[in-house]
Amino acid sequence: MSTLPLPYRVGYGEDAHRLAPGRPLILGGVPVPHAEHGAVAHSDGDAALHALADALLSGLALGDIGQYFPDTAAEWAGLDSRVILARALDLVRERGYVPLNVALVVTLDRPKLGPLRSEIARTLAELLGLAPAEVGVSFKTSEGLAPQHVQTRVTVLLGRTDG
Ligand SMILES: Nc1ccn([C@@H]2O[C@H](COP(=O)(O)O)[C@@H](O)[C@H]2O)c(=O)n1
Ligand SMILES: C[C@@]1(CO)OP(=O)(O)OP(=O)(O)OC[C@H]1O
Repeated sequence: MSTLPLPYRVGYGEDAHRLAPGRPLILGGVPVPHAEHGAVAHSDGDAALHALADALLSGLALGDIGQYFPDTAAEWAGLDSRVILARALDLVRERGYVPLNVALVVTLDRPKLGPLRSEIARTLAELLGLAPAEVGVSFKTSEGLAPQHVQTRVTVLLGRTDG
């Protein structure tokens, strides 16, 4: 078994939230306008940022966001999920890695997110220090199987900064 650090590491994360009326719907740091429902969550419920932060952590076997931001802690109620992503990114950078590219899939029946694709990719790229071309953003419906549900799945490739 090699003792050298791997030049590349793959991370994967996913997150799901129930949707209910009267809640904001925020995905990838972008508020979705005119959504008739939003995420029920302890934080702001951004399933895209939660999955992305978990993907970063998993690539280096650093656990998951619930360990750093327990949903039982009153201090994290209503938390802006960009804070969660920034913490995960710091932990990855401290270990000598940076994200190189990201692929993200949001499953949501309504509303249509296509018009927000560029804004979400641009926002995620900014938060990660990447070019928008390194951030793939896909949308899927559940074909009516989970209309009150938002789910995001993310893969990330990490590379060593000294590699
Ligand atoms: N909330 C969503 C979900 C899907 N889209 C786009 O619709 C197309 C078809 O999706 P299927 O799940 O039926 O394959 C696809 O091009 C998605 O990008 C969307 O914009 N918003
Ligand atoms: C973000 C945290 C903490 O506020 O809570 P939620 O917003 O409920 O989100 P979830 O993706 O279920 O898990 C991580 C939690 O620890």
